[in-house]
Amino acid sequence: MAREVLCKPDPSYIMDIKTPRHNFLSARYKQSFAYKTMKIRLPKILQNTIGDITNNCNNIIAEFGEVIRKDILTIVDNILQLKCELENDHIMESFEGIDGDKRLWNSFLNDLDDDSNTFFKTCWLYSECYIYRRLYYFFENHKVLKAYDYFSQNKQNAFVISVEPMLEIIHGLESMKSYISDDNLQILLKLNLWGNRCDLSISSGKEVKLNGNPFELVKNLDKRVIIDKSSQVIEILKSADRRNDIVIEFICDNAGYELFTDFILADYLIESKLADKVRFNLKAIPWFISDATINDFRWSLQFMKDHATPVLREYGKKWQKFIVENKFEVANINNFWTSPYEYYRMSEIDPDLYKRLSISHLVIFKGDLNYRKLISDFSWDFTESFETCLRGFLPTNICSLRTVKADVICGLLEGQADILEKESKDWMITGEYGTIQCANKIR
Ligand SMILES: O=P(O)(O)OC[C@H]1O[C@](O)(CO)[C@@H](O)[C@@H]1O
Repeated sequence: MAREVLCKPDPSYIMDIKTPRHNFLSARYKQSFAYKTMKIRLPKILQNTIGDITNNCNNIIAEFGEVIRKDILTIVDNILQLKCELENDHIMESFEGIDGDKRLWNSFLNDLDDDSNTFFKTCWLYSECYIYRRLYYFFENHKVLKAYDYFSQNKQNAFVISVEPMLEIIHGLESMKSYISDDNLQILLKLNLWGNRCDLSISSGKEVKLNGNPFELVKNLDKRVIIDKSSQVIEILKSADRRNDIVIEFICDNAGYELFTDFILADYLIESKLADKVRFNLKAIPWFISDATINDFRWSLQFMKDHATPVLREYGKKWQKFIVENKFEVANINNFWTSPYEYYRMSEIDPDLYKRLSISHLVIFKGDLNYRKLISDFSWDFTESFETCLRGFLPTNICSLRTVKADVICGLLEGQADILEKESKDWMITGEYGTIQCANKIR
């Protein structure tokens, strides 16, 4: 039986102000996007997840058997309970057990002091990540449902509805390959950047469809790339030491159209011999609704390979062959990507991962959440340099391609934020502006 949810009014530590400069983003600031996320967006996402599971209940039972009906009800009840904890700003409970990443999470949670251990008091990054980790907690110990991805329907749908722009991209790519040029590379970097617009957590799971020709879109949106270091990224790509294998790591974000644009950029890097191998880093668990897991990666290639359109089939086959030939590689699953830690702490928390990244030539961080983890959920001065905000995180050359969906940014020019503010009051949260930033590792 689902529990009744009773919401209390906001507690006294919630202040009706914007996030002050040089502070962590947090839902304790009522005029912040963090507050809106914790107060409205996340409860809605949890409610929608319950809806999806309930609607899909008969299919789940058909797949796993009648015996799990009561387990599904328990899970729904648990999600409602989590929603209630969030709405009443409880302490973020630790996880029972030490298997998998629970020890890592528990040690993180235990380190939070009394002033930062609830959903609203803590740094937004931590509480938002925690919600998705807790959600998976309800499934992970179940013998069959642990393999059930409650967001997969949304993700697969996102891929299916994007076939048309995908075909336009393949068509464009074909003509590009006959001449490899910086201009083409720049277009594909931007195509990849705008792919990040299609994320389902910003829309609370509602379908996000790309309209129009993707290459036209890149042209039309060029003035919306408010930080454009693409030339620097191209220089980095061309500067690789060709005596060794050139490995480029993608820290992927969303499945669907965005993942397809990752494949496209990766394909171009391989074909133009700017990389010998592209390694894809995916999420270990269902994450921020549309983030790609290994299953999504495999499903996408298979979907393409089985598609009725010959050119899509051909590319599906080609990229599966790239995997066999070691040109594309799926990185071993790593829980660090679904931990709450900012990346400046990677060398301490997961030194092996840090070491692995450091021997690649370039790491491309996709999307908004990766950006938040790169520079922390912190209200930097807008003009602070990207390098400073990385707080020492620089295992190798790094690049971030991100549409701006959270009120955290650095690297703008003096006065630029004021102009943007005049252009659109919500410029930091709509995903309508993009940034391409990078940092060079001087070896
Ligand atoms: O898929 P992306 O680009 O990481 O975006 C997800 C992010 O967008 C938001 O929906 C807004 O910041 C966050 O909740 C989340 O960090």
